[in-house]
Amino acid sequence: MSADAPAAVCLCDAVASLGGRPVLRGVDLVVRPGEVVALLGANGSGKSTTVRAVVGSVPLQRGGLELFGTPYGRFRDWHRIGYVPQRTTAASGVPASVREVVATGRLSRHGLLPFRRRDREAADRALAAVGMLDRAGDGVADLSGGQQQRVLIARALVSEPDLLIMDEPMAGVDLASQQVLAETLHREVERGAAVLLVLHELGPLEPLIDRAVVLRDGCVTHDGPPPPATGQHALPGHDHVHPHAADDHRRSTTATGLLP
Ligand SMILES: Nc1ncnc2c1ncn2[C@@H]1O[C@H](COP(=O)(O)OP(=O)(O)OP(=O)(O)O)[C@@H](O)[C@H]1O
Repeated sequence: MSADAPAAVCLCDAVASLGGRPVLRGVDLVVRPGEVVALLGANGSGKSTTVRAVVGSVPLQRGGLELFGTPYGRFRDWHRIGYVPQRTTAASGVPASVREVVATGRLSRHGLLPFRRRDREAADRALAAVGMLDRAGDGVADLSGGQQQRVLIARALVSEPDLLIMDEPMAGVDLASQQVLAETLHREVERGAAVLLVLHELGPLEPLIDRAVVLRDGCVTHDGPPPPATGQHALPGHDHVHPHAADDHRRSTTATGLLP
């Protein structure tokens, strides 16, 4: 990627409200090609809302968003972005195999056209990358939480994205899956992908992080080197509690861009 390639994400002075309440109050966030940026902050500081604004599922009231140098309204290359939303499970009411769930990550490449052999091959490559190829034919509902998270990550990887966005990928994930996730991210970074991570704490991903952006009450309070490993919990106002599955009711806002 050339040094003057446009930023993967350029969110500028973003203002957004949810439920009539201001949640983002002028957020600036830049993620450059090949960069790994961690978005940190206390519960409710606006981290998830920020990434949801980046993928177009929370509308901005003010400010600008460019993706790979293209204004959001004209951006069509959604296959360049892989998104793992917060605390979803890969299982839904519909019985689906692991491979089918991963293959839906190819929809942004070819719309509703039938899947071809190369889609299946791409799905299998992504499953192999997260150590789940041997479960490809199994129902997602039969997997553990950590394994389901790996499947969602495979779905995000299947279109070989230039930007990977993950919202608290380590939350509620067993140690083995955390290890697989850290290795997968490492490979993606080596491949040259930009990565935006919402994290509760840097943990095992710390060596990968180039820059940390800390939010507080919808505003950026730090944009620079990651805080020391133990510092995250010491951030002012940090009161993080996990899991927070009760938040799921919040996920019904307008979705226009990259649908989870
Ligand atoms: N759909 C919604 N309707 C109303 N308020 C919402 C909605 N989604 C989020 N909020 C509120 O917006 C604020 C920011 O939420 P957000 O999920 O972005 O924070 P966060 O930093 O990701 O927190 P957490 O670490 O708990 O996930 C919170 O006060 C939250 O309650």
